Amino acid sequence: MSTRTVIRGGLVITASDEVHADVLMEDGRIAALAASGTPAAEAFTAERTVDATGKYVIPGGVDAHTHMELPFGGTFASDTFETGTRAAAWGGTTTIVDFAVQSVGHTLREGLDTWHAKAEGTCAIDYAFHMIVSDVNQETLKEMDLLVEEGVTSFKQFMAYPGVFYSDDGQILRAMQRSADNGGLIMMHAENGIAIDVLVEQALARGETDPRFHGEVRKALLEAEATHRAIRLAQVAGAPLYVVHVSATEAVAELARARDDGLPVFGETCPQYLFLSTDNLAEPDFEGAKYVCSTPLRPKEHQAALWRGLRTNDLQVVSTDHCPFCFSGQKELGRGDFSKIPNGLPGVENRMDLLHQAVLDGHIGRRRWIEIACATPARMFGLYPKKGTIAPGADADVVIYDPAAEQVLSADTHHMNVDYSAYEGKRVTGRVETVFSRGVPVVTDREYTGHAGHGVYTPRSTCQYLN
Ligand SMILES: NC(=O)NCCC(=O)O
Ligand SMILES: [Zn+2]
Ligand SMILES: [Zn+2]
Repeated sequence: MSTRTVIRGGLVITASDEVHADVLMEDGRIAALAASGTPAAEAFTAERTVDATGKYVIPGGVDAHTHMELPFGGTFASDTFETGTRAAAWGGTTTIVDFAVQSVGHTLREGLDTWHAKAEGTCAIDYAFHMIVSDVNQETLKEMDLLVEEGVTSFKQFMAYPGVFYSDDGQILRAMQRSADNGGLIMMHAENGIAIDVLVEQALARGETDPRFHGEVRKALLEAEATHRAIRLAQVAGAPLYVVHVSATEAVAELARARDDGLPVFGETCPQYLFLSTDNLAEPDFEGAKYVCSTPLRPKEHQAALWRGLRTNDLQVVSTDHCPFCFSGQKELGRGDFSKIPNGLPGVENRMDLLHQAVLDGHIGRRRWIEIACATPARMFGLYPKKGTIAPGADADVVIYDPAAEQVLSADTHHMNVDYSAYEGKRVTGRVETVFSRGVPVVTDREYTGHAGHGVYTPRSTCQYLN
């Protein structure tokens, strides 16, 4: 039996349009849109009608960078797929692309199977996987082709973290050459990890152990240098490149220059780089550990370049890099040695709201909000138009958003499984009211109505942003 819901009277915002329209959803898909009040809209019939007068009706967010249960620094990111995807739903995100990890000495397949086992049957919203390639060898390169065929079409490599995820330039070049052939997209963690490790050792030898030194040793110049090198390696390989978690003015400049030259290079930044800074890393009593992530938070002056990059399309995507570690018992592993603080920040629940606040603050327009948070991540990672837009045939992943509601972000009220908020006390205007995932209400009038296992694995096509 078919189930139909109509959302009436809201302002439908996509990356390309803003229109007062009624949205008909049927059997998990968008069936039709029609301008509100017109005979076409009046003709929509449904078992359930939702009034969205005065509200925005937007596509569910696509967060293309999360790390549920990531093993890091001797512990695991504190959100499971169950808790993390529930929090994502609360925040208006209806699809995540998480990173499966290949451990050194193991195959990509083993890593991917492990991540499927963690996620299957537990997710509140739909999910897909990128693959972290930590061990480039002949076997891995062949496996990359197979993964692209089965819908894992992007591969993260690290120029940072020697001895853990790190790849050298030769390994990076080989993986890029392979992706140039098989259509995969290389995602780069661009920081010169070898040089950073020298600076870490020297800082610790000087007794500089506080969290703020994490920001000082991971220099903007070493992000820019690695970004430049990754761009040139991709150019040599004839491959496109997506640089993750861009935080430094100098790195944006490298991307802008390459794009001006016509190279297919893309950049992502994250809310933490847009809203937080080294001032947070410098908070006393080890509180700065809450803000340790890599690339690191930068001095406030870098934020202008990131906002500008988002406006000029030198940066295309805002993802969260959601990788939470509790302050108590996890971040504390690095008391007395900042290099032992597990890297990562919580944020999967906050992204849509923070970016709406950016609209109100005049950094971006409303359609650009939807473009960088929904449509482009879906296109970049082969999920469009199933995800990332509201159009006939698309999955009915729809958020009813109240642009006037006020809220204060806090660990007391968030749903992420972590004992602090990186945005504690921050006032934002705008709040998710109701969330549909494939037509099923998973949040209804600020009540959680979803369940673990509703979310399904979603294989992806290759990057759709190139053409
Ligand atoms: N970003 C971060 O600090 N942690 C997660 C791992 C990564 O994305 O590099
Ligand atoms: Zn990274
Ligand atoms: Zn990450």
